[in-house]
This record gives sequence, structure tokens and C-alpha cells, in this order.
Amino acid sequence: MSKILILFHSNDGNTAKMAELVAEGAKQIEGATVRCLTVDEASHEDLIWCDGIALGSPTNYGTVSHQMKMWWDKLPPEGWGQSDGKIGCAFSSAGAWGGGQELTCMTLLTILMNYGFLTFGVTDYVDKQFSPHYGSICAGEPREEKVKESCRRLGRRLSEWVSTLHHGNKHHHPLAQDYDRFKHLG
Ligand SMILES: Cc1cc2nc3c(=O)[nH]c(=O)nc-3n(C[C@H](O)[C@H](O)[C@H](O)COP(=O)(O)O)c2cc1C
Repeated sequence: MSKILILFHSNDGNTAKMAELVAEGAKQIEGATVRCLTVDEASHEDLIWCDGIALGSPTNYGTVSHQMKMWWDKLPPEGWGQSDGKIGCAFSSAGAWGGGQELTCMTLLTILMNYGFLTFGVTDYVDKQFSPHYGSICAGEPREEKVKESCRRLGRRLSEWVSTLHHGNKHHHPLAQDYDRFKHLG
């Protein structure tokens, strides 16, 4: 069983909607159990529980929200070093395209790296000139199908990696999938 945690903060619901789509994608791989929790709902036990995490925050001044940072800052120090080798990825909503979403994703990934998570990007093109290379990003709420699919693909990829690397299911490796990952390339 792949244990997937979607952990997010959202002031106005946009990142929350992304989180639901990431969860939807994660469930596309058989054997995935998903917990989709806000920073107010999640505890350190959820972090210990998971094999893989998708971390989502609104972009606030080009970086993570203080609520997201606080969640990590308040973790018990003895939990540090317990997540080495787990898989991690990131997503963020900002007010505008180019509003700093990828900077936020990189900061989220940096937090995960500090905890020993193996972080990944997604090479797929989910639409023409549209890819979640450094994590799924969105301006406002996810409305367009390509944005929604980018969130689903991130979650699916997380489940694919967890199933492959943690449970030895080679048929779940991204390169073994039969959907067209680069249909829109070019
Ligand atoms: C304190 C604060 C700082 C913000 N900083 C940025 C920013 O740097 N770039 C941007 O494009 N939008 C910025 N925004 C807008 C939010 O990122 C945007 O509304 C986002 O969709 C909110 O996501 P949420 O609904 O999950 O809270 C900021 C909003 C707030 C409240």
C-alpha cells in the first residue's frame, strides 16, 4: 500500500482546490491510500505515516505562507531524520502567472530536502507549452483543464514513484506507463 500525504495551506481555497486534484491523481495508481490534510489538520504522525508527500502553499511574497513554514518549524526535533528516502513534490497557487509559484515550489522542496525526502520534477507536457516541471503551478484557482491535469499528473507521478521505489512495483514506473506523456511537446 502506498501511503500518500497531501499537506497544504490555503487562505482563500485556491491551493485547496489544487490539493484535491493532486489527491485525485494520486489515487489513479492502485494501492494508493491518500490523506489530504491542511496544516491545521495534519500532525507529525501524518508525516511519519506517509511514504510520499505533495506539499502545497499559496505564494506569499514569492515564498511559502507563514502558516506552512510554521507547521514545519513546530515539528518535534526528534522527528527529524525519520523521513529519509521518502518521496516529495510541491505545488503552489499565486495571484498571477509569473507571480513566484516556482520559487515557492523550490522553497517547499528545500524544506523536504532538509528532511531527507527525495524530491522530483515532472518532465511531461500536459498541454501545449504547459508542464509541471518544478511542481504544479496555478494562477488563482485551477479552472483550465490543462492546469487541472497538471495537478492530477503531479499526484499520479508521486504515486508512481512511491509504488515503484518503496514497494518494488516496476510496472508503475513512469517510463512503463502507456499514457502519452509528451503528446503536446513542441
Ligand atoms: C500576503 C500575501 C502575499 C501574496 N504574494 C503574492 C505574490 O508574491 N505573487 C502573487 O502572484 N500573488 C501573491 N498573493 C496572492 C495569492 O498567492 C493568491 O491569491 C493565491 O491564489 C492564494 O491561494 P489560496 O487561495 O490557496 O490562499 C499574495 C497574497 C497574500 C495574502
